[in-house]
Amino acid sequence: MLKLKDLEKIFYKNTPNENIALNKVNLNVKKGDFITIVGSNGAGKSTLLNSIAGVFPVESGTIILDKEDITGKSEYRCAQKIGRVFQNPLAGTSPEMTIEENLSLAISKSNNLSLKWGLSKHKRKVMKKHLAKIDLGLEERLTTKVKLLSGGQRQALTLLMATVANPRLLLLDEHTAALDPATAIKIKNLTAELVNENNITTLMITHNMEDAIKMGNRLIMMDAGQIIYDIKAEEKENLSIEKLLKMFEIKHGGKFNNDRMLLSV
Ligand SMILES: Nc1ncnc2c1ncn2[C@@H]1O[C@H](COP(=O)(O)OP(=O)(O)OP(=O)(O)O)[C@@H](O)[C@H]1O
Repeated sequence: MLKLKDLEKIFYKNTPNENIALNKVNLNVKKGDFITIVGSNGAGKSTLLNSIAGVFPVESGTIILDKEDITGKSEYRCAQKIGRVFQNPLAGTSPEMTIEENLSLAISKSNNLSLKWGLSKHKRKVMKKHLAKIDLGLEERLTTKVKLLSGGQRQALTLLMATVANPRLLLLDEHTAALDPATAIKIKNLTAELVNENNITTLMITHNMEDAIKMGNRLIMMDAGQIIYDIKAEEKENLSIEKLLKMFEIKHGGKFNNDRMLLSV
């Protein structure tokens, strides 16, 4: 359902600071795949997700989503098909808008409806049902401004907004990294629930090796702008952090250099 062919992203091209962030990346993602992405610092993980989401144009290669060539499409156009959650809990919601306005916007985005739809009685009921799923009592606070929520509550709402829109693809970029440990666990569980329930094809960058192994059905490891391992199903189930680090050393010829990942082991 998602096909990346020879994807290349170069920052500062033709300057002394030229930096090949994606070096002819190829990836075939099947519908319903939940892929965790790990890699050393500067390996190109965020660049990969940003390229797919249309944040910036790529130098060459193609991005096909559900048979549609989305290479070079704007971030705005891509956002109609792709849900995203970032590390910063403040990034995915509008602080001055209420919970119901934020959620309503997300739902209308997927259905091409106007914002008004969300304000009818029936629609409020639908939104309450969605909010009840995240189990934070937000269904009773529909008219609360989002800026009054905690980081964890906001991230849960962002995740719900990204999945309720029925995206063809969900991109998660270290979306629990800025939360306290207990809240991070809640959001991870919620992620697994929402993704499984809706069978959403998902790419998730994480700095937590244990999560990368436990979550999803496939794991890719990146290094120097390339995918150096693509580990599926059974092989993934038998992985350990030690094994994964060893595998990295074999391909890379040196120790894994992602401090945050190693600290969170
Ligand atoms: N917007 C940008 N402008 C210029 N250079 C960039 C930009 N985004 C990323 N880079 C560079 O591209 C390379 C890959 O960065 P990227 O953020 O994709 O790595 P990453 O694997 O996500 O790393 P980390 O785990 O440290 O977040 C790095 O050398 C980075 O400095």
